[in-house]
This record gives sequence, C-alpha cells and structure tokens, in this order.
Amino acid sequence: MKEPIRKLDANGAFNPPRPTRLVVAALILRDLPTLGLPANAREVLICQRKPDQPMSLKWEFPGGKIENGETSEQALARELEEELGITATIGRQVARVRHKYRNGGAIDLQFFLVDAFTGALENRIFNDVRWSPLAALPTYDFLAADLGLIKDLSEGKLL
Ligand SMILES: Nc1nc2c([nH]c(=O)n2[C@@H]2O[C@H](COP(=O)(O)OP(=O)(O)OP(=O)(O)O)[C@@H](O)[C@H]2O)c(=O)[nH]1
Repeated sequence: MKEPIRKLDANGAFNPPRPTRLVVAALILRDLPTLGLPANAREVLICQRKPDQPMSLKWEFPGGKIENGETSEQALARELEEELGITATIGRQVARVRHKYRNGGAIDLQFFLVDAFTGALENRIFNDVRWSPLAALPTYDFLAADLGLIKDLSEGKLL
C-alpha cells in the first residue's frame, strides 16, 4: 500500500496533526467613573502568561480549554473561578477566531462578554493581571490569535 504524504518539520521528523483545541475567553469590562467618555475608554481585564509557560509573558484574556461535556459558558465560568476566584455572569459571544500556531496547534477561540461578577478578583495563576482601557490594548504584546480582536476593541468596534 502507498504511504500517505506526510509533512515533516524542520528536523525531518513527522509530527501527527494535533486536534483543534476549543478555547473560551472572557472580556471582563468595567466602566470608568468619568461620564461622557467614548466607548473605547472603558476598561477590560487582561492577563500575562508566566515566564515558564509556552508563549511566555504574552498577554491574553482569562479563559481556557472547554472540557468534555461542558458548554462554552460553563467552561468559561469554571476557568474564571479557577484563575481569578470570581463567579461571573457570562454574556453574549462577541467574536470567534480560528488560528493555527506555528508549533502545529490549531485553536478555535470564542470570546464572551462579562459585565458582572461577584467575589474579590484575585490573581491565582498569572504573571500579572491589569485593567487596560480598550484604546490602550495595542500597547500590550498579545497572543497572535487575539490581534484582530485587539484592533477592533481599541477602535471602539464590536461592543
Ligand atoms: N485563555 C486564553 N487562551 C488563549 C487566548 N488566545 C489564545 O491564542 N489562547 C490559547 O488558547 C489556549 C488556552 O489553553 P489553556 O489556557 O487552557 O492552557 P495553556 O495555555 O496552559 O496551554 P496547554 O494546556 O495547551 O499547554 C492556549 O494555547 C492559549 O495560548 C486568550 O486570549 N485567552
């Protein structure tokens, strides 16, 4: 029987394709106290990956992989509890992105709005957690899959 054509990596090794990872992430928003500001003056919570993680020190939105049997909303609520210690009300989905990272991993990433949560926000796993005005998002070094969304949010689109 003929061998299928296989894509080799730079070292000539065969790496079987990895399944697409289903990921959910949250846009946790808060209003600035001053009235009369444009929409992109609102702030969103952003998180920085640790130095020892893959794609170290990149910024991302809190969230993670959907586990078997979970809806997207359930997965996101669980991740926000685990990562930040909050109980969040998951709102509407604002964007969905499919992205292929160069290490061969593909992700399907859904972003949901969160405009209410209870509990004291706590950094449990990240290098840093900050509130950023939407307009300032492009100044942070975000994961590649997030860049289209970052541009739209900073220009006052989507929300
Ligand atoms: N939470 C989150 N993950 C994102 C974003 N953008 C993006 O590409 N991702 C990718 O989606 C995956 C989320 O997985 P995860 O948070 O559960 O786990 P992880 O980074 O420890 O990766 P791993 O378990 O595959 O090693 C990561 O590969 C991450 O790089 C984002 O804005 N938020």
